[in-house]
Amino acid sequence: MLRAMPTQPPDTPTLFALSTAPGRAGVAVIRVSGPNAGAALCALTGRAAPPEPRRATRARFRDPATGETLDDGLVLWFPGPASYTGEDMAELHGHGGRATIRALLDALAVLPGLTPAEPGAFTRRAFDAGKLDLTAVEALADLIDAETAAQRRQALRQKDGALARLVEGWRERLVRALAHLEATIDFSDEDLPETLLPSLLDDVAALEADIAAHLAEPPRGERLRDGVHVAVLGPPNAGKSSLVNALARREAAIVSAIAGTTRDVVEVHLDLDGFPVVLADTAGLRDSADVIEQEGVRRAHARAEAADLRLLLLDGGVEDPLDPAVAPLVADAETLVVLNKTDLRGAAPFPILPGGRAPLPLSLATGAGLQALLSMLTERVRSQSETGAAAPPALTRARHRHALEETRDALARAREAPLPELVAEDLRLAARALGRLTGRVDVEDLLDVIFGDFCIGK
Ligand SMILES: Nc1nc2c(c(=O)[nH]1)N(C=O)[C@@H](CNc1ccc(C(=O)N[C@@H](CCC(=O)O)C(=O)O)cc1)CN2
Ligand SMILES: Nc1nc2c(ncn2[C@@H]2O[C@H](COP(=O)(O)OP(=O)(O)OP(=O)(O)O)[C@@H](O)[C@H]2O)c(=O)[nH]1
Ligand SMILES: [Mg+2]
Repeated sequence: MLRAMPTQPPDTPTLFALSTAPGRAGVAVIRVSGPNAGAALCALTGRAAPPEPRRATRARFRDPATGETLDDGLVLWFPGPASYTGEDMAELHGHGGRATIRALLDALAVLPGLTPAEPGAFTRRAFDAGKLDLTAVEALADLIDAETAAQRRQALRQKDGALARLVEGWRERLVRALAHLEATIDFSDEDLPETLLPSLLDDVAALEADIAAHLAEPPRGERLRDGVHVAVLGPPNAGKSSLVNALARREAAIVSAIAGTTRDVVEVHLDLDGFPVVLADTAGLRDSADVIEQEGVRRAHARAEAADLRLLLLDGGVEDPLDPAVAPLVADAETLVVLNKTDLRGAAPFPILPGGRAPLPLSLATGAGLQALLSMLTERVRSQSETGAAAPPALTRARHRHALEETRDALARAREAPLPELVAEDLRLAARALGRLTGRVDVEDLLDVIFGDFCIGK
């Protein structure tokens, strides 16, 4: 449910900006939004009135001051409120050359009431007009930033309101409970059913459980938005940098036969079957007298700690690859353990991992095992970030998580509160926290609706 469009003050500036990427391109789109958008369209095209709404119309753009032809293009007219921003909007589609874009923007800048738009200003107006809620605004930003197919799907789903509908559904349950409770408080002389408060607290408990269950899901949406962080760890010289380069298909990190080559964390970004990954190459884990290497090892441990997935690369070129420095990683059943340099191993047996597991064999020298490792890594990354199309929409930002945690905590307090008035206060806090998620903070509208059919005093 969206808010009614507020009436704008008469001196609201009309915004304009290049909406396509700056620089050379086939076509450039300039958007104009606000009360003078129609007048600006007419001034630049020499038309007496804007063309038919939402139909591309051929136009010759002229400098209104000199009459000089600036470009030959198309115009589109979106009269408010049925436009992206809810205001009158015009689009000028010109040729995407720097000089053309500059000429059109300069011509717009001198028109009365027109102001260059700040980043996000059109979407801000769309939000203020109630066209988009905050989760849709965030999704739009994610859609523009999406680099992989799975990111694009998640952003589009959120833009289309999947998360907003989930949150609104919770909020309506909450406001309904609150409305009933307020009725018991305000009309306590009237004969409301005795059972109202307990049944209401049951509803609150059910809502709290639903929100807690959603919070308990792994943070797949955030991982898909930010990329699954994979740390490549292991003893020096195991071939960690060689592996990172092989996966990145470029020489991102220095490789050498000298143990202790990598000191800093080197990050590369991968797209594994549509799922974004941030792969970190790290310093080989060992005790070292070299202070720079010590710092590298400290950073490697910090990465290991922060990563969503740890890949331990063992050196198959040494007799006992299970170095004590990597024992904690080996002990963790979640670590993906890989034995590299199998080409050097000859008949030496593979190390056995705890639980009888075997490491994945790999030779970066011959390429043997690289495909199998890539498939396994892709599956691990997918299982960490994929939400099925049928699953409830994922939370995609820490902000969503914090708002839901605040809601859950307020609901838990409400259930323990000793007086109906205090229960109501906690429910109001919970509703406000949920409202902040979508940007709807006022509850009065819904209270009115619900009170309207409550049949009190009859
Ligand atoms: N040229 C162009 N391409 C574009 C956009 C744009 O603004 N201009 N978009 C910009 O993001 C996206 C399309 N999104 C849009 C969303 C809403 C409306 C719009 O006019 N909405 C009216 C309803 C119009 C109707 O369907 O009758 C409304 O919401 O009231 C237009 C574009 C992607 N491509
Ligand atoms: N024979 C053989 N040599 C390999 C293989 N993989 C990597 N190497 C070599 O092993 C040496 C070390 O490789 P790096 O990738 O630099 O190893 P690293 O684990 O990053 O080492 P540090 O950064 O020092 O911790 C290089 O000379 C590589 O060419 C392999 O599968 N077989
Ligand atoms: Mg290295």
